[in-house]
Amino acid sequence: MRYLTSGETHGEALVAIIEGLPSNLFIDVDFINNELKRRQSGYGRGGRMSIESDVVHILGGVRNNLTIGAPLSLFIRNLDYENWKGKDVPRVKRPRPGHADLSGAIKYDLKDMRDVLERASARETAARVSVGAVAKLLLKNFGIDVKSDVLEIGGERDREKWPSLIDEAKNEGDTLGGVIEITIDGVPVGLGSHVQWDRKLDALLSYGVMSVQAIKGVEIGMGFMAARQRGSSVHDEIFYDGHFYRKTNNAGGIEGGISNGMPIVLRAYMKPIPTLRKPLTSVDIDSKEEVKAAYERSDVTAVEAAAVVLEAVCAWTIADEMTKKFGGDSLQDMVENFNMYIKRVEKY
Ligand SMILES: Cc1cc2nc3c(=O)[nH]c(=O)nc-3n(C[C@H](O)[C@H](O)[C@H](O)COP(=O)(O)O)c2cc1C
Ligand SMILES: C=C(O[C@@H]1CC(C(=O)O)=C[C@@H](OP(=O)(O)O)[C@H]1O)C(=O)O
Repeated sequence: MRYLTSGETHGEALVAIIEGLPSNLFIDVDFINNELKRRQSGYGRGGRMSIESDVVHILGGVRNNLTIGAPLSLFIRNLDYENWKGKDVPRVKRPRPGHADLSGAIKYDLKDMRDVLERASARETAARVSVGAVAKLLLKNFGIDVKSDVLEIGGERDREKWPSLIDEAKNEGDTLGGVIEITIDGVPVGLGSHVQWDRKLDALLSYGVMSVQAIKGVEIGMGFMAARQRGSSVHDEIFYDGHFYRKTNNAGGIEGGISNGMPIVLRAYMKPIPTLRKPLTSVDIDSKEEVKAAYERSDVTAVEAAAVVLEAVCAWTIADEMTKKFGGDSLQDMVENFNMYIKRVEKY
C-alpha cells in the first residue's frame, strides 16, 4: 500500500489518498473521527486547537461503507482557513531555530518563510492520523492493536506534575518535549524480513516514527540501554511448551528485522516545540541583522498529540506489511491467507 498527504496548515483542507487497500473493509467514519479527536487533545496545546474540530470526509474508494479496492480519498477541512483566506499576511523573515523555516527557504528559494512553515507544520499529522485510523480498522480484523503511552514530558516521569511543569514553561515563554512508548499487540511472527535492508521491520517502523515532526530518536525494546549491557542480560532466551515462547521481551518483538510474535515495543523521543514565545536569537533574512525569531502563537508541548500520531504511523507500517504478506485484494482473501499461515506456524 502507499499513501500521500497534501495540504497546508492554513490552507483550505488536508487530503490523503491511500492506494492498495483490500476491498470489503468496513470504513468506520466514527472511529476515524474519534482518532482525530484524540490527536487534538492533551494539555499544553496552543490557541489553534480551540479553532479546529477535525472531521473526515471520504471522497472516494468506498460504497455502502465498504472499500471497493479503489484508492481511498480522505479530506479534512482546516477551519482556521476562514480566518486567513484573502488576508494580506505579513512575511515571515525571522527564521525559528528548530523549525524548517531557514533550510526550507534556502532550498526552495522562497523569500517568505511562511511558504515553508505552511507545509512543515504538524497540522499535516491530522491527515496521517486519518490514514492510520484506516490502517487500524484493517488490523482489527487480525486482532492487532496499537497503543501509546506518554512516559515523560519535559524530563518528568510523574504525570501528576505535568500540568504544573507545562504551565511553568508556558509562563516563561518556553516549550517542552517528551518520550512516548508505542506497543503493538497481536502481531504474528514473520512480518518484515532479514533478507534485504529495506524490508526490515525495525527499520520500516523507525522510518515512520522519525518522519513525525519533532521526533528525534527511536529505540526498540530495551533500545539504547542494550549497548551498555552484556549479551546474557539482553537477549531473550527461547523456551518450548507446545509452542515457542520467551520470558522476556528486550528485543521489543523484532529480531533480524522480523516480528517474533512478542508485542512490538518502541519508544520515540520528541524535542521541545521550536516556536518560543520568548524567542531565540535568529537573523533577519533581508537585513542579515541579529533579531529574535518569529512568534505568532504555538503549542507549549504536544507530546500527547504526537503519541496518537505515532500510533497512526506504526499502524500504517504494520498494516502495509500485513497486506504484503497476506495479499491485499480483498479482506476475505487476506483473512484466509492469514488463518492458513497461523495454522502452519502452530505446527512448526
Ligand atoms: C502534534 C504536533 C504539534 C506541534 N506543534 C507545534 C507548534 O505549535 N509550534 C511549533 O513550532 N512546532 C510544533 N511542532 C513541531 C514542528 O512541527 C517541528 O518541530 C518542525 O516541523 C520541524 O521538524 P523537526 O522537528 O522534525 O526537525 C509540533 C509537532 C507535533 C508532532
Ligand atoms: C495545527 C496543528 O498543529 C500546529 C502545528 C504547528 C507546527 O509548527 O508544527 C504549529 C501550530 O499551528 P498554528 O501556527 O496555526 O498555531 C500548531 O497548532 C494541529 O496539530 O492540528
